[in-house]
Amino acid sequence: MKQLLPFLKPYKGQVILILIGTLAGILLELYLPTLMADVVNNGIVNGDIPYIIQTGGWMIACAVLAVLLTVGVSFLASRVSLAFSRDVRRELFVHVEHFSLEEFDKIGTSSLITRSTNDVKQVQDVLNMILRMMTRAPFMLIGGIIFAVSMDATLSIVFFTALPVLAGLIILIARKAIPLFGEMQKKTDRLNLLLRETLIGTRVVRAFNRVTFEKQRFNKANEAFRDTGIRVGHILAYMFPVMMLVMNITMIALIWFGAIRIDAGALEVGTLMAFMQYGMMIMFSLIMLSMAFVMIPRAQVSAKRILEVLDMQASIHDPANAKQQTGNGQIEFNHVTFRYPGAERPALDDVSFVAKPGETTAIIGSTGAGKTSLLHLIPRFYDVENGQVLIDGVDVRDMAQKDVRKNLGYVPQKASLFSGTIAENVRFGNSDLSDEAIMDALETAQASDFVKDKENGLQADISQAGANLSGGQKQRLSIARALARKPAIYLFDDSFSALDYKTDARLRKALQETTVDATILLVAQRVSTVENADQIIVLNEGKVAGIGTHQELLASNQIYQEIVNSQQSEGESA
Ligand SMILES: Nc1ncnc2c1ncn2[C@@H]1O[C@H](COP(=O)(O)OP(=O)(O)OP(=O)(O)O)[C@@H](O)[C@H]1O
Repeated sequence: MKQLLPFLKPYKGQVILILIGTLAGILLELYLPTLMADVVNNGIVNGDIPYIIQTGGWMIACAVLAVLLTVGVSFLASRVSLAFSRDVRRELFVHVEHFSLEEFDKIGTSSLITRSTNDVKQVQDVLNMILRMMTRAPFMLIGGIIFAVSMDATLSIVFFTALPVLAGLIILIARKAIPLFGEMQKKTDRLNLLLRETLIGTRVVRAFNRVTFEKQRFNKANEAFRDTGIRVGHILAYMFPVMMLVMNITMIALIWFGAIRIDAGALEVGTLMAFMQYGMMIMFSLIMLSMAFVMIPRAQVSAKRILEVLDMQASIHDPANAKQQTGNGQIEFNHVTFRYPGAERPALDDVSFVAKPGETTAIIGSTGAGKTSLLHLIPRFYDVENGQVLIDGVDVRDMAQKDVRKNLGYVPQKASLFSGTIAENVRFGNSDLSDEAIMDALETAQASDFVKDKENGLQADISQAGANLSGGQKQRLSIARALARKPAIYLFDDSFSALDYKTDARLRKALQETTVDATILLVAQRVSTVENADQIIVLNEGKVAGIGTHQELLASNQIYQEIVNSQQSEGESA
């Protein structure tokens, strides 16, 4: 947790105020039993009413001030802990935004969500508790001991006997509970993962009648979470009564030995009453500290998970002296080999080709051939293992990622839309883009008709992830978003797969007319989508199996022939 302390730096002033407020409040609280002893010993015993009223008045004033200070401290503590958690969440978000896909793969999206929400909340709660209560406990413990010992050193032996017993209990409980906290957070991750998968895939789950199966899978994870929660709860449930037992036994011992000392004339009644109050304070401060022993390790588990993310350095960096690309967007793969972390076989093996501006380069191959992986190397979602990816002769690793990406119009395999209006989705942060430019892009993407049909046209709402659109509509909006940027390079990752043949053909024709000078890289499964490309790259198990035009490959490339034949027979049988 210590490493998260820099996040408290902006609130140093408020933390100091909290400490001062706590200390002042504790001093007032510690003074109360002494005043009470005076009221009993000097006022009640002597029947001195004015003394009782005067000292009682002081007691009321001290108590009111102590309450006001406690309220102020609680208010400030909540403010500081909420501001702290907001800052940590913001830092996590910004940090994760710089991750390459490799880091996303490593931690997992669900775990990243849990870490940014649930884990941050755990740390926030403990910080709030530390600021409100834990700062009180040491002051109260030390102050209580000083006041008690100064009142009656002999009777204080009772506390010092109880302290090791309490300390032993705290250590025992902490040792049992701490391992369970890590388990709880892992199980929260699992719950989030299942929820996410099932909710996103709800249509598939229903269509395959997997509702019962998914229910059972979720119940299992839910119950595992509950069981660990109950185990933690059991341990904590024992803690408080056991502590209270030790505390009450100590109180009985105090009354017992105190009475003996009063009988012997060594102690006054008021002093014993005050002593017992100090005893309560000492015990309560120990209980508070024991809660810290339990809560802090729990937050430590969460802090560790947060720091794991914050300490994880993105494997892809901008170079110190970034170069600028100056040409028209020619892409060259020069003996590129790429492997996913931990994979035995490279996803791309010695791939070389040149994609020229003004030309369409299509990539075709069976599933898993490496087509998407190839496209992902251009925006530097991943970096090559060997070889080079060059844009206008400049290695993408020598350019700032922002500069590489500003030249690209990327359309992913699975259209990714955001909640907002159609215009916002096409504009996507580019506020200079006029409505006319958006309509032009939609026109080329063959999306203008369905947008015009919408009641609010460009201002029609898109629900989360585009749930209120068809697959083809989502794809076309995703294409329009790329077109609206008017980039030098287009990367289409199987982006026409959800379109019918007619729309696919119309779209490619419109693209040809509007993207005349651009470099187009187009991944596709359908031969009809690629056959008019200037060059077609046939990928097979990560290797280039052939490059040429449709006619050339048809004449000489066996794998291409097989793909064409398989699609023809599919067409015939359909
Ligand atoms: N994030 C990843 N981590 C590890 N391996 C991956 C990852 N993504 C893809 N792969 C593997 O890399 C290989 C190439 O995958 P890729 O997605 O590039 O194929 P593809 O040709 O685009 O397939 P498809 O046509 O089905 O989309 C496959 O063997 C796949 O299992």
